[in-house]
Amino acid sequence: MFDLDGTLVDSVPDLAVAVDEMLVEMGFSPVGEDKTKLWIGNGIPVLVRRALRDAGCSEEIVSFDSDAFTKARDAFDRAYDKSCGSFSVVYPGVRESLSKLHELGIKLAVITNKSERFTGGLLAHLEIDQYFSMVVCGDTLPERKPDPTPLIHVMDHFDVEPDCALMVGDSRHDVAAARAAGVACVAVPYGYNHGEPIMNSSPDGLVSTLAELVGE
Ligand SMILES: O=C(O)COP(=O)(O)O
Ligand SMILES: [Mg+2]
Repeated sequence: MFDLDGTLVDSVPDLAVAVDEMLVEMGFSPVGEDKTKLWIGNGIPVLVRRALRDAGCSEEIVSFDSDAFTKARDAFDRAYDKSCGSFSVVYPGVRESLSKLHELGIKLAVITNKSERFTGGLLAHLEIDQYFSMVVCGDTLPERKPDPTPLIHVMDHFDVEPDCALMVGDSRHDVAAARAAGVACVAVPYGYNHGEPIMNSSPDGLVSTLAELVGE
């Protein structure tokens, strides 16, 4: 079970473009990639909320059902519809490892907190969609990572026990979801973990690239 943003795909350039367009449309200054990177990991609504909070918006405004939040979310979605895939690239080792695991007949799934609206198109655009038998997004189920439900959903679907499954991710939410699902988690150090080293979350293993995961 692979996380997407920060594990398979370096998606921050396109997310930052959309965050900045949203901020400008809402009358705020753009913030760029470095700040956006710190806010990725809990799905798009939370990303938009963190950007608005950083711009000085009150808790009333950043509430998910406020009119201002709805407007900001709509601005983000329109901007990300255009930017998603423009500058995003797969990390080194991703294609080789997915292809090798696929050839070995191992069932592969994506478990991301990114919304469904953007995920399928991005996987197809980067030509890695063919490797995955299942994709669970941040809005596919009522719960998302760090809740274990998406992992349990995938394991139930494939009739796989937790000790025969593996989660591969870049953030503490991947480690927490895996732990709660009783699944081992291997982490990559190059992604977006809110600016913290992923080793702080004590994953079960660490690989510098996904090539290392398949022994390359
Ligand atoms: O959309 C996000 O915030 C993060 O997505 P991820 O779960 O693929 O890292
Ligand atoms: Mg991630």
